Amino acid sequence: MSSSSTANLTVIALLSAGAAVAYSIVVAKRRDGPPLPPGPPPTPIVGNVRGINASTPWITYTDWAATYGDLVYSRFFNQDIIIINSEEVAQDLLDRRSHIYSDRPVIVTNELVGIGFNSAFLRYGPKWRLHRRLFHQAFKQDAALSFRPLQMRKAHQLLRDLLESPQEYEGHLMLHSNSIIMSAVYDYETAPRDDPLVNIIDKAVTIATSELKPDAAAILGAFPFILSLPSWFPGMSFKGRAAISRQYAAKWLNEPFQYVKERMKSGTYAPSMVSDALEKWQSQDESGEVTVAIRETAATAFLDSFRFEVFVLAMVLYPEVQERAWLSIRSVVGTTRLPNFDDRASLPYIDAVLRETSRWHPIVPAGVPHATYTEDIYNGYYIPKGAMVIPNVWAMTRNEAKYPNPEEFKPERFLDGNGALTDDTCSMGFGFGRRICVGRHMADASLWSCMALMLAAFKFSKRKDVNGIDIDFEPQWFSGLGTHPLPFPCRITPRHEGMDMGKLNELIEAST
Ligand code: HEM
Repeated sequence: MSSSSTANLTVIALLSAGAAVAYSIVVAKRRDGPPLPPGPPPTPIVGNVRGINASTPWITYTDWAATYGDLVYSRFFNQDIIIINSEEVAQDLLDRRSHIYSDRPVIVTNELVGIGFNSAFLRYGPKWRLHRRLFHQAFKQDAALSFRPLQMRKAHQLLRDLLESPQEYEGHLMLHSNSIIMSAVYDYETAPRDDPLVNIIDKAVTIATSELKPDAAAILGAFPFILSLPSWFPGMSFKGRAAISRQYAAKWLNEPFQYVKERMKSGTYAPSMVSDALEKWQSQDESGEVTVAIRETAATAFLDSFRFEVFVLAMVLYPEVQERAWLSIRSVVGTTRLPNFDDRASLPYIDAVLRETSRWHPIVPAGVPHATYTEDIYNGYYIPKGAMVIPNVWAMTRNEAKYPNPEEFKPERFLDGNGALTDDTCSMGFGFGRRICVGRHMADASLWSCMALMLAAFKFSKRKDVNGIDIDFEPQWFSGLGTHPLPFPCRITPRHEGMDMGKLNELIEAST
C-alpha cells in the first residue's frame, strides 16, 4: 500500500468516523481499577502516531523506554499497544504467562493480500495448533539434525559461487537461503539464476509485502466498513492491487506444493517437509484439513529466510574480529580442509560471532507482535484484552547493563574468562513463549555452517578504489517488518593461496 493510499485512508477514517465516534471508543475504554502502563500522551482519535519513526519504530520504542520504562502503553486508533522493552518483562509475560500472551493481533490486510494462510499470523486456536504441530515434526531439535548434510552441501555451493563471482555476493547469499528452504520443504533444487518457482514466490512476496502497512492495517481494523467502499473511491485503489496480490499468493501456495505431489505420484522424490507430512497424514485426513495446512505451512517457511548480510557487514567493519575468528578455525581445522559440524564444539569463538551478529543487528528488531487473549494485571498495571504486544528486541539488545557499548560488535560478550561460551544464547531474536520461532534449530545450524565456512575460505574487506585505498561507507538499512543492510562495497578474497575451483573442490572433498 503506497504512503499516499495510507494517507487517503487516514483521511477517510477521520472524516467518516469523526471525532465523536473515535472519542466514544476512547471513553468506552476508560475504566476504574489499575492504570494502564505509562506511555507517551496520545493525540485525540489517532493515538500515538506522531513522533514514531515509521521506518524504524523499534528505535522510537527504545527512546520511549528511557522515559516510560520497560512496559509502555501506546494506542493507534482503537488498537491498544503494549511495548515490552526488556528481556525480563518479555520472559515474565510472553514465556511465563504464555496462556494469555500467545494470540496474534488481527491484521486485516493479510487476508486482503492473500497471505492470511501465514502460520506466523494465525490467531491462537486449533488451526494455529495444527500448523505448529506440522512445523514441529519437521523442525524440532532432533529432526533439524537431518538437515545437516543439506546445509553443508549448500554452504559448499555458496563457497563455489563466491569464488566464481564474488562481486555478486548478495545474490549468492539470497540464493543460499532460498535453496536451503526449498530443498528442506519441497525437495526442490533451485537453479542458480531465474528459478521459475523462486521467481513466482519472490514476486508474490514482493507484491504482498509492499501492500502490507501496519498503519493502514490498523486503520482498516478500526474502521472495517472502509473495505466495503468501491475500488474507484479515492484512497481505495489498493483494493485492485490487493486482488492481484491474491492471485500471486495462490500461485505461491499451489505451484511448489503441486511439484511435490507430482513427484510423489511418479515415485521420484526424496524426503521433505511436505512429502513426509503428506505420507504421515494423508490416510487420516478425510476432511482435507491437514493437507491444506501442510500446503500453508510450507509456503510460510519460505518467508523465513536467513539473512547473512549482517554477518558480512560486521566482518568488513570489524577486521580484528574476523582475523580472530579465522585464526581460531585455522588452529582447530588446519588449512587442508574446511570446518564441519563436528568442529562446532571446538570453535566457541565462531558461536560467539553468531550470537553477537544476532544481538548487534537483530533482523526482526521489533519482534513479531503477540496479542493478549484475556486482560491481565502486571506489576500493578492493567493490560487490556486484545492488546497488541510488541517485544522490542532492539531495546533488549541495547541493554547497557548486560551489553556495555551495545553499538560495538564484540563477540567476547558471549565468552567467559576461559574462552568458553556463556549461558547467554541471545535467543530473543527468535521470539518468546508458545509463538517462539519453530525454525530456530534449523536456522541456527544454517547460520553456523554458512559463517564458519565463509570465514574459513574467504576474507571480507572494504572494496578499494582505483588508487588502492579502502572505500569507506556508512551502512544503510532496509526497514520493513524485518531489516537488513542495503548493498555495500565489499571485497571477497580467498584465504588459501592460489585458490581456484579445483583447489576449493579438493578442500570440500577433504571436509566431508
Ligand atoms: C535467522 C532466521 C530466523 C529468525 C531470526 C526468525 C525469527 C522469528 C521470530 C522473531 C518469530 C516470532 C516469534 C514470536 O512471535 O515470539 C518467528 C516465528 C516463526 N518462525 Fe522464524 N525465524 C527464522 C527462521 C525461520 C525458519 C528457517 C523457519 C522455518 C523453517 C521459521 C519458521 C517460523 C514460524 C512458522 C514462525 C511462527 C510461529 C508461531 O507463530 O507460532 N523461522 N521467527
